[in-house]
Amino acid sequence: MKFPGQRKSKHYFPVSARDPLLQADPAESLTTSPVVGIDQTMVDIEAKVDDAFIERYGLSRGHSLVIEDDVAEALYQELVQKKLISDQFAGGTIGNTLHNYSVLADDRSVLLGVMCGNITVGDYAYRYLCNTSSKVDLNCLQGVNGSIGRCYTLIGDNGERTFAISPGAMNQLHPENIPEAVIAEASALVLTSYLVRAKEGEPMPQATMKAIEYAKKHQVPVVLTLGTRHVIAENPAFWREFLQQHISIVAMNEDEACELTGESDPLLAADMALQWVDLVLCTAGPAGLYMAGYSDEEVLRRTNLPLLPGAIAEFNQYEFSRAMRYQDCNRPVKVFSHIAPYMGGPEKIMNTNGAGDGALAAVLHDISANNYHRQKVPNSAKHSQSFLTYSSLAQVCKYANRVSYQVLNQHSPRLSRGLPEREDSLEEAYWDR
Ligand SMILES: Nc1ncnc2c1ncn2[C@@H]1O[C@H](COP(=O)(O)OP(=O)(O)OP(=O)(O)O)[C@@H](O)[C@H]1O
Ligand SMILES: O=c1[nH]cnc2c1ncn2[C@@H]1O[C@H](CO)[C@@H](O)[C@H]1O
Repeated sequence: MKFPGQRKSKHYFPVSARDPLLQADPAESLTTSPVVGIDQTMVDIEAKVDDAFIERYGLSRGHSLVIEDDVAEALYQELVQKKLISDQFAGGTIGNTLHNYSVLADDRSVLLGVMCGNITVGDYAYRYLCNTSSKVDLNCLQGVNGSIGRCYTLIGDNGERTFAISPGAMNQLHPENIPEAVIAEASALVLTSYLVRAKEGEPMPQATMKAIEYAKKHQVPVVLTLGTRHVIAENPAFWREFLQQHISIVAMNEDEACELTGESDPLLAADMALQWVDLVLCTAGPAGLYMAGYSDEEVLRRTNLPLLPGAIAEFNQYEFSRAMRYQDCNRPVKVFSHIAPYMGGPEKIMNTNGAGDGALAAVLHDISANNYHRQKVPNSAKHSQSFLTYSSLAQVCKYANRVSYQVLNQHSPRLSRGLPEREDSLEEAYWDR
């Protein structure tokens, strides 16, 4: 486990200390709780198209729509004929998140989903596997007779992306292939709202509910990322109820947040979501990102950064506090933090695909680092209370934002490597330029 955030300066465990009591035994470190996720396994086939193309295939801008096989075939043929395909990557919102988590943490995650039983060198399933970090454990995937999904990632002139999903057998994950023992030892179970989008009779939604049942049984926090705003807009009341019943951490962008809560201000939307969940990550494109959570009154820490104005006055006053689950607080107090894009954002953004997935991977890294530290040094003052995150909300924001920047700066939604090693202190990199 590589620790998140500032790696050399200040308190980060256990980078500088040579205390043998703090040194992890390499064999023992295998026991780190993995992050487990379920996804519709798919490859992204990226192409630049105009509005007419989107209309011709009955798609809607910014949406992720599932298309029939004949439409998918015609669309693919047009892309090939006109030589519009620019890239092909392993994709899937949870696949991306787990890959990025494993790259950042240099640690194991477990992907649940389907994989073709018969793979040929060069086919989509082969590419998917080749483009997934070796730290993502694929041993629990369920073999299927069909193909994995294809996600036509259509980039418009303004960089906005529209997804057309040709599902193949991606929704054929059966509840009996959800391994309880793997979920029981997880530091988090990560899901997407796309998982409930399946045809009548497809088992993916039941498999998802099975995984949630196991996570709840073993007190594993369930994390939900909201997909696109259209998925939420179809039934916001269902999603509010779903959060309330099953979810501890929600990740969304400001559009999804608005569909969920009716609030266009991401801070107010995040505040509202706290009535259903313990922790909120709300990304807001060029406006950066917000986090909202709870901490116990007894362990609140005041920020020493400027207090920020907003719909909730001085909302960041306790942003140096570490997040806790609501149920673990004696006297829960809401804490909020915001950060503007790292370095103002990259000079040129080809597309923002995966920037939110990257931010979530950073949050998961911080949470699993906390679990790891708790296992290794249970009597540390860091665990005087049941904290959810290793770092303060302010620090988690900083880290998430930094990872989004890295994704925006490259072409693929999956990180090709971790954050630069020479960036000894995130703080220096942040403010000294
Ligand atoms: N135009 C931009 N300028 C600067 N930073 C940006 C821009 N767009 C995104 N970012 C950075 O990336 C983060 C996540 O972006 P965004 O809110 O677009 O994610 P998203 O819509 O969830 O993406 P995806 O669903 O593709 O993963 C933001 O919090 C911000 O740090
Ligand atoms: O229906 C879906 N299920 C799972 N992942 C999806 C779906 N539609 C789009 N993406 C994935 O979202 C990522 C960016 O966040 C893309 O890489 C794409 O593969």
